[in-house]
Amino acid sequence: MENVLTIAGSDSLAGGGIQADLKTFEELNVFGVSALTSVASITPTNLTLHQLPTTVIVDQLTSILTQLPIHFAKTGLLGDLATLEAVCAQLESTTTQVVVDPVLVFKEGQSQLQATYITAVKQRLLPLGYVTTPNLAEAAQLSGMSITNKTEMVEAAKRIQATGCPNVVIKGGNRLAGDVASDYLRMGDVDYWFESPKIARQTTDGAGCTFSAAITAQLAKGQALPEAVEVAKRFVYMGITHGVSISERLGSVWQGASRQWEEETK
Ligand SMILES: Nc1ncnc2c1ncn2[C@@H]1O[C@H](COP(=O)(O)OP(=O)(O)O)[C@@H](O)[C@H]1O
Ligand SMILES: Cc1ncc(COP(=O)(O)O)c(N)n1
Repeated sequence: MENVLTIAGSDSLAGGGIQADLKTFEELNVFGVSALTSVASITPTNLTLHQLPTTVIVDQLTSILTQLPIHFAKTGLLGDLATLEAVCAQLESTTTQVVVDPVLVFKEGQSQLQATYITAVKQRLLPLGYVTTPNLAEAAQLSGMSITNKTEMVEAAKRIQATGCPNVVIKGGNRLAGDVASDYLRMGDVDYWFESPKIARQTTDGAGCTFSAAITAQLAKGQALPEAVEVAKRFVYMGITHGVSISERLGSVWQGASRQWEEETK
């Protein structure tokens, strides 16, 4: 079985973050290991981040990278510039293929990431990525343009590729207007679109984390990127459809939904 690493934060409500990643890895039959960067507490009005000291993050990465073969990793919430730089320094000394989920814009609340952090994502983290998976708002920040339609998604992906990450998936998700949740993969200079109906549920905490974790798991098992994105899209669709409601506004993706559905339809 492949070992797959997630470098991410903890989500107290467990829809997203390291919890989403590890649950997704388990469901998709890879062995998940983790380096925790920060602890996020989500309330109806706020999102608070408690950052772990950089030394603690580096210790976890050293423990993992010196003892296990890690061919694929994903990065999620890194939380601050010092963490981003320390994580990049560790990854730069490996041949690990990295799925970069930039985690700049949360639907769960505001984070306080500074412009210097976004610059570092572009200059240091994205060049290490095999693929990056920004949501629409993150893609706008990384490309420096507003994105309101599919033509702009294509242009933004090209600009993000120019940072050095060869493959880009922009998640239109709920943010792109219309009835369809459209995600766009630009792989080299080839375009792929992945579409599903929009689900009218609030159970989307963790949708992005789950999506990128599923891509990572599928890549680790040897699947090509377009097929991995297709599997991830289906996996997250089931997870939102059967997600766990918390309040009128908030709810978590349930990563066990695909398994349950497959068992029921056997
Ligand atoms: N309401 C929805 N209906 C169907 N799919 C959705 C919905 N919201 C998000 N998705 C899908 O979930 C995945 C994560 O997208 P998104 O929620 O935009 O990311 P993030 O969590 O990073 O903001 C994408 O595949 C997107 O299309
Ligand atoms: C620790 C942490 N990291 C990231 C997210 C974003 O989740 P998503 O964008 O998938 O809803 C989250 N809710 N918690």
